[in-house]
Amino acid sequence: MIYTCTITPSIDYTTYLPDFQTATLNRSDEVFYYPGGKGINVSRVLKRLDVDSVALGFAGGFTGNYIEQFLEKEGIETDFIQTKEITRINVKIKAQEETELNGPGPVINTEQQSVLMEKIKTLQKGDWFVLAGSSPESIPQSFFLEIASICTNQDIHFVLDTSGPALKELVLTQPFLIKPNEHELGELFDTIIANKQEAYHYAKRLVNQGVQHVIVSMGEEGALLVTKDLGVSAEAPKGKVVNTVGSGDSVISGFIASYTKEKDAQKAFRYGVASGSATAFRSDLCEKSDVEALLDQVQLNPFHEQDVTG
Ligand SMILES: Nc1ncnc2c1ncn2[C@@H]1O[C@H](COP(=O)(O)OP(=O)(O)O)[C@@H](O)[C@H]1O
Ligand SMILES: O=P(O)(O)OC[C@H]1O[C@](O)(COP(=O)(O)O)[C@@H](O)[C@@H]1O
Repeated sequence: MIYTCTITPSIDYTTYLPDFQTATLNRSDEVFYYPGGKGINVSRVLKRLDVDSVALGFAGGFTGNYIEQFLEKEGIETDFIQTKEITRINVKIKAQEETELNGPGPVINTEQQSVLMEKIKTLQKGDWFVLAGSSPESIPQSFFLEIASICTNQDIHFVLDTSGPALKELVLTQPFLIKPNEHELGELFDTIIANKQEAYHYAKRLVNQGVQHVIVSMGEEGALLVTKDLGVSAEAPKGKVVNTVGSGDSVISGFIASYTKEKDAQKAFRYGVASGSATAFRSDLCEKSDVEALLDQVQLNPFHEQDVTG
């Protein structure tokens, strides 16, 4: 089974208007209330790609209930631990540019942490555990390191899409897949990544530290896949961008959906990039038919060490 874990879910209050100005009243044309948070998006896209998963994490209040009910209606199994705090609402403004305002995560006490840990201890060999999204300061680093060690000892595919200090230590635990965007990859090495050559260089360093598959997503420029044996660059398909929120999460879903069937990292990477772009071209997350329609447009090219300048 595939388990996604969103420590800090959200409702993504997504609003469209032609022109957004600060320090004045704006009125929007249309609003949507999508359940969000990175693991939740991964589960939602997996479902659209005909793959079942269980969404774990923490949720509370009327927003938490909304998210649970929304996912259940979509046929996604949820197993959230209740928080006293209301799950955050993240604001996504789609105007001449995309502006985002993400709220802070909840305080998760040690009892709630233990409940999650007990659930993780029931995972079986061959399962997938996708830890995605930001984590609040109330959870110590040792908690995530324990999760990583459970995954290693039980042969569970550990997928990481988190940011900040948690990621820095977790990349040393030999995860199966990590998917930073170029900014998150730069943060890991206290640098700024300007192009694919530099992204390749730092992704390779992660592989040398033991990460099994690194996908660096780079928005409209596409993405890079780096493993011990592979360096592949993907060009993103061209299309009309509607809402890029969830594109990165969709790359992970596409990769997992394909990899679990074909065990081929390069094919899975192509499917992941097509899924990311298919989501960018929609208001909500992509559908399977969108992904398959884009698949042939994802050009893959080998990317070698000699291309590295940085
Ligand atoms: N403007 C765009 N045009 C086409 N594809 C896009 C665009 N923005 C994102 N994508 C697709 O979504 C993937 C993930 O996007 P990215 O912005 O890098 O992730 P994140 O949401 O994690 O920051 C990219 O690799 C690409 O395939
Ligand atoms: O946990 P964070 O880092 O605040 O991110 C949460 C936000 O990221 C999202 O999961 C989207 O992520 P991506 O655009 O990176 O795929 C939103 O649904 C959510 O509002």
